[in-house]
Amino acid sequence: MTKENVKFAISLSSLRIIHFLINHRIMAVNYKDLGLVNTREMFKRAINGGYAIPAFNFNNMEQLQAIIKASSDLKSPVILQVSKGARNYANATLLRYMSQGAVEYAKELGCKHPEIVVHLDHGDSFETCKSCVDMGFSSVMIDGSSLPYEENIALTKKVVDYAHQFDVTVEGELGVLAGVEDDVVAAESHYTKPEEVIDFVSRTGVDSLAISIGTSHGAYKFTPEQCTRDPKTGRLVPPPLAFDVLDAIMVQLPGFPIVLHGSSSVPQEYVDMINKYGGKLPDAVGIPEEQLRKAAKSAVCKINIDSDSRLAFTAAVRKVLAEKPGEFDPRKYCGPARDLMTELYEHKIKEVLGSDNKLAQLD
Ligand SMILES: O=C(CO)COP(=O)(O)O
Ligand SMILES: O=C[C@H](O)COP(=O)(O)O
Ligand SMILES: [Zn+2]
Ligand SMILES: [Zn+2]
Repeated sequence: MTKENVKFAISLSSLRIIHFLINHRIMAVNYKDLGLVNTREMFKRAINGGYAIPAFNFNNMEQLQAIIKASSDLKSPVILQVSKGARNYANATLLRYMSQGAVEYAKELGCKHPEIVVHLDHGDSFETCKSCVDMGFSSVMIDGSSLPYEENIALTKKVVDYAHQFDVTVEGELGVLAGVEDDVVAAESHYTKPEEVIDFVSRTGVDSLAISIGTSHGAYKFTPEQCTRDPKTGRLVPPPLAFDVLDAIMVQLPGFPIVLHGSSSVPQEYVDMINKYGGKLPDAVGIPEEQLRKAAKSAVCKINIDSDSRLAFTAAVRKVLAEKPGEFDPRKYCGPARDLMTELYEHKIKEVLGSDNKLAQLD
């Protein structure tokens, strides 16, 4: 065995040991020690106050900086959302330390009592959820929505039973969103059945419920055939969300926290910018913001936004690279991307979700 091989074997076994220690909770971290909070109190306040908490996905430093800057400056509680893809892209350990750093950064920005949740988005197995709980996440989603009903209940309950031991809150999902969801391609959405929600919530013990009422993931939420066209602008106008289904769910579960996934509005200005500077996003369409405003006033207390941030980032990067083809310092195009995302997050918080100035302690 060469010296290099020995070194490699040692580092591999120390990684295995660390994973063993985390898995057996010998080295596990609790979110409270990282300065994070779970969703319980903030959801209660959001429902009573008629606003929604932003759940922004992040995969990199610039997105995280922009989210923390916008939420701290506007004194908004915020949910930092990490998908399985984000964990694979950015490394789970790095993400954990970045999230911990986010609390310190918010304080540096002058927000004395930040309320930051680190949440697993679309957890697909008990093991992924457990790993996040053990690594200091304060909230996890277990997405069993593509499973048969009873299997969804069994898996969700297993995650709840584990997470609640550490006061980590859990989001479950009933109903299937249209479009590409995780690895599942649903040709059409299956709205949440209001007659199932009481049974699901009481048997699983979830803290919040993601529902399907016509939203979907990505920048193409509706086909042109599903939309009408605005005669003045020629732009696509999507069909309204199924607020009747939301109302029926709220009758079954009064005051229970409801979550909307797939809630990017796909701002036309970003799509136009991307297309102008060499991109190709024909007929991209999202959820109109007035529908999100309406939802935020109801029991919908968490609204998930990822694609809009991706669009803002891409639009800003394309603009810089198109206008300055000689630029090769990533700070010169990631910086403007960060600024545009900060603007986007501020707009969502203040003008759409209404979560500004809603920290429990505003001093
Ligand atoms: O639901 C989401 C993350 O879980 C994000 O939805 P968008 O693709 O509409 O941003
Ligand atoms: O719901 C999906 C989120 O937008 C996360 O997307 P991702 O799985 O590509 O990270
Ligand atoms: Zn789902
Ligand atoms: Zn989602």
